[in-house]
Amino acid sequence: MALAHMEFRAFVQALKDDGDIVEINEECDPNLEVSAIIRKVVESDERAPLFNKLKGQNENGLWRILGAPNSLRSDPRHRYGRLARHLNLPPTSSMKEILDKMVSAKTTPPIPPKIVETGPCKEFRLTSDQFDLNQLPSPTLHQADGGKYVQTYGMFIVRSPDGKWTNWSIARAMVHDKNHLVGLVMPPQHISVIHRMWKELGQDMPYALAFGVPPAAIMASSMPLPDGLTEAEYIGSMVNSPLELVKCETNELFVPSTSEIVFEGTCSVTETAREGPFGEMHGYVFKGDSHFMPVYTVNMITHRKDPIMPVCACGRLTDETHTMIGPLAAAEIGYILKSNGLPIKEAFSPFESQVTWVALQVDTDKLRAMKTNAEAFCRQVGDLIFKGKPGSTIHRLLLVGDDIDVYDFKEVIWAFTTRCRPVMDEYSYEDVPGFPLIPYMSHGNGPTNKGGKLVCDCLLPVEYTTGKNWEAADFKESFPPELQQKVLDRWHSYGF
Ligand SMILES: Cc1cc2c3c(c1C)C(C)(C)C[C@@H](CCc1ccccc1)N3c1c(nc(O)[nH]c1=O)N2C[C@H](O)[C@H](O)[C@H](O)COP(=O)(O)O
Ligand SMILES: [K+]
Repeated sequence: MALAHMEFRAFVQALKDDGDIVEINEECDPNLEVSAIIRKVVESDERAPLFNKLKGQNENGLWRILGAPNSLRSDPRHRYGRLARHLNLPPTSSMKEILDKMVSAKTTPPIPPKIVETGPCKEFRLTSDQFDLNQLPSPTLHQADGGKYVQTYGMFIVRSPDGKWTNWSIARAMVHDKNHLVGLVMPPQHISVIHRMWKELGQDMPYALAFGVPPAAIMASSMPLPDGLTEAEYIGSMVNSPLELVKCETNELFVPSTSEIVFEGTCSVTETAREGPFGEMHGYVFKGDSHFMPVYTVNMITHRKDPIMPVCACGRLTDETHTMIGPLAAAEIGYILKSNGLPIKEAFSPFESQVTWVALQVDTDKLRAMKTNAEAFCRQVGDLIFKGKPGSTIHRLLLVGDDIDVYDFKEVIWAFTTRCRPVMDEYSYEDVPGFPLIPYMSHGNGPTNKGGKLVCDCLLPVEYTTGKNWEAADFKESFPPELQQKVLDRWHSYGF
């Protein structure tokens, strides 16, 4: 068996070995029942549900469902265990270790994938007359959704017409009819950039949609890596071994050979259909809120025996849209700021901000050496991030000092509420792209896809000049170290 980060089925086995899976063998209904169970799981950081028996499963087991593939574990010592298993890291890994791993391949040479003749994803082939996406267990995830969102944790594979750039990404898609999907294709996402290249050529865009891909691949698919970068070779470098890809049956694209399920086809550059509404990552479904989006034709399905379809039943905290989209964008944002010479040490997107914020820990010694001022520094950070793609889903950047652990929201919100004077210490950005999926944008008072962003300076003025001139009124900072140690040593004998 391959390693968990390199093959989805090995990943599921690793979760089983961790005691992190509940196998449900009684038949469940993909119409809401499956998603209700997943929702209850992710709202309580429960073990991931593996649905082995679903209404609509065909004679070769197409398909089972793994819910909550990358959500949180309730044991704080293994909080991010499922994310760690995606990257071959110990389940006790911190979010910092996980995100550092995701940016590690920025400084190592790419390792191109290896093309293999065939693989487990080719065990069964169904031509378009042999399947009906409405009969297969495509799940309805929220009762107000506009359709069955079969695609929430699969990987879209699309390639620029000149063949130079192959992009891997997660983008949602719902069943349109027996052989068609309709999916969200929105700027500035790379799938939208490449779709527009094909549109300019007047040719439909070939695509593959691979479900149950190597977990390391799905992590990179959810990360806003630079334009033109081919995820396959970035991931190869990150895991230090070539990914094995096999050619699609009906187009020139390549998919991970161990994928559980592969849809192949073309995405129309002319035909659109209503897409949505969908219970989205910020926790809302607005009834009847649908938009016209491109139609994907599914020409063929290939799959393994008894394949597993991973499903993200997204919405309120805490699911894959929170554990992945925000933190992975933060990792890219932190890397961009550091590589532009700014004194940033850590970057994280707090779940409690519904991953609309990124907190940036500033190295204030280096900041003071810059002899800069708050306005200049905040504008430097905001201009670099809010005018670029990686910051597109983020509406607040919080600058905090060395004493604040950005991975701990209690720390972040303490700095924000006590060191950032509302309005005066906030620098607004109205003339930059906004994230139209946030409710105050899509259903708010202003333009839906422009502005509404802030850089919040949570550094006190002294941190720019002479440095921290306070002590925190807490156990850690307001008592001599030897007294702290004495209290800790005697804690139980006191009677606690
Ligand atoms: C982990 C995850 C990620 C996404 C999405 C999902 C999950 C589970 C859902 C459950 C499918 C929900 C939805 C969230 C909506 C969203 C849109 C745009 C940006 C972020 C989120 N979704 C994306 C969606 N992006 C869309 O364009 N389109 C989508 O539908 N993402 C985020 C997306 O994968 C990341 O932004 C990647 O950086 C995209 O890769 P790229 O930078 O273009 O090479
Ligand atoms: K990506």
